Amino acid sequence: MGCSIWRIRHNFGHLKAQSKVSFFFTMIIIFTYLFYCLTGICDPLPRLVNERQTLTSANKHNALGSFRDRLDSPTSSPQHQPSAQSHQNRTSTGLPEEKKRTIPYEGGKALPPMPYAVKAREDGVDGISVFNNFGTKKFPQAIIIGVKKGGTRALLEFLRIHPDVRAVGTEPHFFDRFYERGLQWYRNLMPRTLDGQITMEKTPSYFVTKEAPGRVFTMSRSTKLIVVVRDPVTRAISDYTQTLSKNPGLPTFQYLAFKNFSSGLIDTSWSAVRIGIYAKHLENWLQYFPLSSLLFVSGERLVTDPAGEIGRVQDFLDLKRVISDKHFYFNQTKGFPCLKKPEGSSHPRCLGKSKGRPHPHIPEEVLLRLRDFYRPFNLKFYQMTGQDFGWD
Ligand SMILES: Nc1ncnc2c1ncn2[C@@H]1O[C@H](COP(=O)(O)OS(=O)(=O)O)[C@@H](OP(=O)(O)O)[C@H]1O
Repeated sequence: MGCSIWRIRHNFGHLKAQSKVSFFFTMIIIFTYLFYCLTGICDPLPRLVNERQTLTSANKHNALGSFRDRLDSPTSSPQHQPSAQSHQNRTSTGLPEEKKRTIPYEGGKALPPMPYAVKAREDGVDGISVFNNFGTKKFPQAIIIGVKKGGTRALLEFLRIHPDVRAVGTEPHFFDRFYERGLQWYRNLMPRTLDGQITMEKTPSYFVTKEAPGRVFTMSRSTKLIVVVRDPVTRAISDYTQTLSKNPGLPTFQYLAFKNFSSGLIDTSWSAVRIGIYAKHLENWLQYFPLSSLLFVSGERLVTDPAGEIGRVQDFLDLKRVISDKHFYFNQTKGFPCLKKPEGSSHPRCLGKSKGRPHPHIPEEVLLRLRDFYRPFNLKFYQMTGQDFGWD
C-alpha cells in the first residue's frame, strides 16, 4: 500500500516536473518569437527580395557572386513572368509576330516563375551589407523610367553610393507587368528609408508603356522621373545584341529593322526600333507630368563624364552633391567608367559582362538609313526637352 502511494506520488511528481519543463520551453519559444517579430524578422517573404541581408561569413562569397549577377542582369524582376511584351504583340525576344511566323527561329522561351526565396538569393542580396530594420518602406519618390539599354543600370548603381539614396536592386516592373498586384505589394518591395533618404527604383520599360504615366501619377503626382537616353541607332543595336546573346539563331539586324530593305521602309513594329522614337513616348508622359518632373540624362555623357551627369541627377533629386569624380575610375579593359567603392563593398567594381559588350557589325548603309529615319524624331525630342543630345 505504502509502496503504491509512493509510486503515485512519484508519478505525479514526475508529471509536475515535466509540465514545468514544457512550460519553460513554451515560454522560451514565445519570447524568441516575440523578439524576432519586434526586430522585424518575421515580416512577409517579399521583404527578402529587397532588404539587405545580414550575411554570415559562409554566404558572403555567394552574395558577392549574386551581386555581380545582379549588376549583370538587365531584366531581373521580382519574379520572372512572361507577360511584359504580350500587350505589344511580341515574343519575349522582341520579334514582330509576323516575322516570328515566317522565319525559323528558336526563341521566346519564357522563364518559369520562381519562388521569392530563390529570387532573393539570386539578386536580392547587395553584396556585403548591413541588416537594416530601421526606417519605413515608402513609395519611390524618384524612378528611372527608361530607356532600355540607355545606361539605366549604371546610373542606378552610381546613385546608390549616395548615403541618402536607397534603391531596389531588381526591376520591379510594377507599372507595366504587375500593376494588378496593387500598390501595397509594390511598396513592400521597397527598401526601408530614414527621414531625408530617397527611395528609388528603375524599370526601363516604363518609358514605353502607354499605361505607365497614368499609373505613376495615381501613386504620386510629385514623383521625379529620370530618363537615360542614348542615340536611338546605337540603342537599337544594343537591344538587338542583347536578344542575339540569348538567341544566337536570330536573323540579322537589318532583316528585322526593315519592312523592305530596298524600299527603305523601317519596321516600327520591332520594339528595338520603336523604343528609340523618344518624342512619341515622351508625349504620353507629358499628358500627366510637367517637363520639370522629368530629367533627361545623356547615356553618352554617363560614359564620358559620369560625375558630371550624376551631378545633374543629384541636383534634380535635391541631394547634396556627394558623388563626384573621385568615386570613378576608367577601366581600360572594360572601356567604361567603374566605381572605386560600390555600395556595400570596399573593392572597385565594374558593371557585369552584359553591360558594355561589343556589338555586331552593322553595314554602313543600314546605319545611314536608320539615322535618316530617326532624325526628325530626334529633333522633335530636342525641342521638347530643350536639350541637344548631339546624335545627328
Ligand atoms: N559604366 C558603365 N559600364 C557598363 N555599361 C555602361 C556604363 N555606362 C553606360 N553603360 C551602357 O549601359 C548599357 C546598358 O544599358 P541599361 O543598363 O539601361 O540596360 S538594360 O535596359 O537595363 O538592359 C550598355 O550597353 P551596351 O554597350 O550595348 O552593352 C552600356 O553601353
